[in-house]
Order: sequence, then structure tokens, then C-alpha cells
Amino acid sequence: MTTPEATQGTQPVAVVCVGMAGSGKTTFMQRINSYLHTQRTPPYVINLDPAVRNVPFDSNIDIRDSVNYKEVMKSYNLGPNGGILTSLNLFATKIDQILNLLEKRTMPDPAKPEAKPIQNILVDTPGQIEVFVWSASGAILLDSLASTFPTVIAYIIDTPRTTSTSTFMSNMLYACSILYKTKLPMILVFNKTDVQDAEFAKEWMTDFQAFQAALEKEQEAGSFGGMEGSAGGMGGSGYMGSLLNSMSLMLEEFYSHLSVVGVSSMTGAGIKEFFEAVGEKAEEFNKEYKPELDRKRKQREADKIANREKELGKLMKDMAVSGEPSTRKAPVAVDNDTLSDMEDDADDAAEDDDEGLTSRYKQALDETTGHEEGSAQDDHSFARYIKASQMGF
Ligand SMILES: Nc1nc2c(ncn2[C@@H]2O[C@H](COP(=O)(O)OP(=O)(O)OP(=O)(O)O)[C@@H](O)[C@H]2O)c(=O)[nH]1
Ligand SMILES: [Mg+2]
Repeated sequence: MTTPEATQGTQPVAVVCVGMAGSGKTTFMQRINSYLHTQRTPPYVINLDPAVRNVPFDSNIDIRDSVNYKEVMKSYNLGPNGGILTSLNLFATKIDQILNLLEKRTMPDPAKPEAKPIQNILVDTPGQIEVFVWSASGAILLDSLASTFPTVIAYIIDTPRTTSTSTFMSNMLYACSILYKTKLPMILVFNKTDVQDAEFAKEWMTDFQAFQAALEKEQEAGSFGGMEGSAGGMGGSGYMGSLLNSMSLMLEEFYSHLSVVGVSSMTGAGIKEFFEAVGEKAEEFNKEYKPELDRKRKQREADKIANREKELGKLMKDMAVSGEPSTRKAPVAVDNDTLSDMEDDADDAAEDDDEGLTSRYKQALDETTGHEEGSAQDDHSFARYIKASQMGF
């Protein structure tokens, strides 16, 4: 088996902890942070939960240092979730600075050859999972991280609360939707194994019969609606059981792409296995996800250029700049010098004007759409938007 250092080499891996409220993300972060310290590979730690009171670990970047969540709620007249979302939006405006910092910290420092560069970046997220996973700023933060480092999602699950087939299935579907949304490699972390062993979950994920048996048992105990259809060869009139059966078949494909580990953030059990999984997923990221991310980024860039050309064409057509001189000149504000130049040599000037105007529009469109690559461009325009809306805050 490999160690975190051996598998990750010099390229740092970003581990983003997401999970339902109270699943143990922060405690897990504390545990993996202290584990890495004992391995003498201290991580770079980022807290993105603006509403947390006490962070039980030293964080290098804390959203609470730059955004005051309570003030945001007051100033914008928001509820708790809106407050978290807005705080995250405001924080996303600083993503460039954060990436710069991260890049600096993860590069070997020639002035200090004895200092090891950072090998792991750990990110804690707000308890309201949807605020992070489904928001524009969450996507920007994740995209930016993933465009710079191999990035792995650690989906933390409250194991003792996932022992019934229905809560288990809900949790799996949620994890599946996050995988679909983030398109990043994912590790399912069954936490709190000191209270409830995670073997049942591993079995349900690998053995369809075992899940069916559990369903049947719950049905018999009266904790579930009846079973219908032939899925389990059982009778009954309810549709829930048959729905769960079909979903578990559908999820088989999803399960095959996941790493699963059982951990206890309390006792530290399973943390070594977690980092082995991180190593595997980081390799997978570089092999499978990165080329896809690069391809998409290039495609976006190409689309943007094509779109710009199209818009430019439309604009020129609308303004009829390449049509008759009389209709062409009307909507364009020109000064007297330009006018007299045009009078000197009408034909030449018409051509020059067309070109000059085209290049001016091109430039204007460039300025509005930006020159930056891929999602970085979105970050900048988003940052400008946030900054503008932040004025006076
Ligand atoms: N027994 C046990 N309790 C745990 C474990 N991990 C976390 N807890 C407890 O679960 C509760 C929630 O833990 P947090 O780490 O605050 O969970 P969180 O996901 O960060 O919560 P939010 O940020 O509010 O969503 C706390 O009372 C922890 O002590 C574990 O491995 N075993
Ligand atoms: Mg937390």
C-alpha cells in the first residue's frame, strides 16, 4: 500500500469536504489535519464556512477573516442561508488571490530548500451543502481549484443516520447528484464508525442481493411500504420498495466509480485508508478528469471566439457598415477631421473606415468578453459584478 507522500508526489491534492449538516465535516477536517501533521506533511487549510463559531483547527485561509456573516445578513436583510450564500459570493471575488497564494505555497521555495512544499490542500464547506454545491460561487471556487490542482471531493456521511435503506438511498442519490454537478472524483467517507460500523453500507454498495434483503426485512418489520413487482420476487402493493430496487440497480454504475472508506473522526480509525483513496483518486483525476476539463475549457474558449465573431458580424450587418456609404455613415459618430479625410478620398476612406470600425468593435467586444482563459474569465467578470454590487458594503 502507498503512503500519501508516495502517491501524490510533488503535485498537491485538494480535498474538498462536503456533506449534510452535522455529518462531521469539521471534525473530519480536524482529524485529517492532525494526521498529516503527524506524517510531517502539514496541509494548507481553508475554511469556507462563514457561519461556524469555532474552527477546531488552524486554518491558513478563513472566510470569516474577510467576510462577516452576521453583518452580511444585517446589511442585505437576509436569512441564515442567504447570508451564507452571499458571504460565499463575496469571498469568491478573492479567488485569484487565493489561487496565487496556493500556487506560491505549493511550489518549492529556493530560499528555503529545507521547507517541504505543501502536498495537501484541505477545504471545509458550510453545513448547508446546497449553498456550496449548487451556487455560482461554489462552482467558481471548485472549478478554479480543479483547474490548478488535482481536486477530490470527500462526501462525508453520518453513518449512524444512514442505516435504513431509504435514508441510505437518499444519501447515495445526493452524492450522485454532487458527482454529476461537480464532475470531480469522489470518495464516500462513512464517518462516525465508532458509533456504527460501515460494513453494512459497503455490502449494500457491492451486493445488490444484500440491499434487497435489507429492504425485505424493513418491509416485514413494517418500517417500509410493501414491495411490488418482480424486482425482489416479493408481493405487496407499495411502490417504494420497487422504486428503491430499480434505483439501486441504476446506482450500481455510480458505485463502481467511487472509493468508499469507513472512518471515525473521533478515534482516527480509517484515516490512513482515506489518504490511500485520495492518492488513487488524484491519479484518476490526472488520467481521466483533467483531459476532459482541459477539453471543455478549450471548447469554451473556441465557442467564445466563434460567438464573438458572430456577434461582430451581426453588429456590422445591423449597422450596415459594409453597405452603401450613405446608410453606413449615419449611425457612426465621427469628428470633423475624419469627415474631411473621407471627403478627400471617399473610396479609400470607406475601406479604412470599415476596417477601423471593425477593429474598434472587435476591441470593444474583447473588452466585454475578456481575454482570459476558460473559467478564469468567468471568475473575473463575476468578481467585477460582485465588486460592483459590493460598493459601499
Ligand atoms: N461519535 C462520533 N461523533 C462525531 C464524529 N465526527 C463528528 N462527530 C460529532 O458530530 C457532530 C457534528 O460534527 P461537525 O464536525 O460539527 O459536523 P459538520 O458536518 O461540520 O457540521 P456543520 O458544519 O454544522 O454542517 C459533533 O457533535 C461531533 O462531535 C465521529 O467520528 N464519531
Ligand atoms: Mg462544520
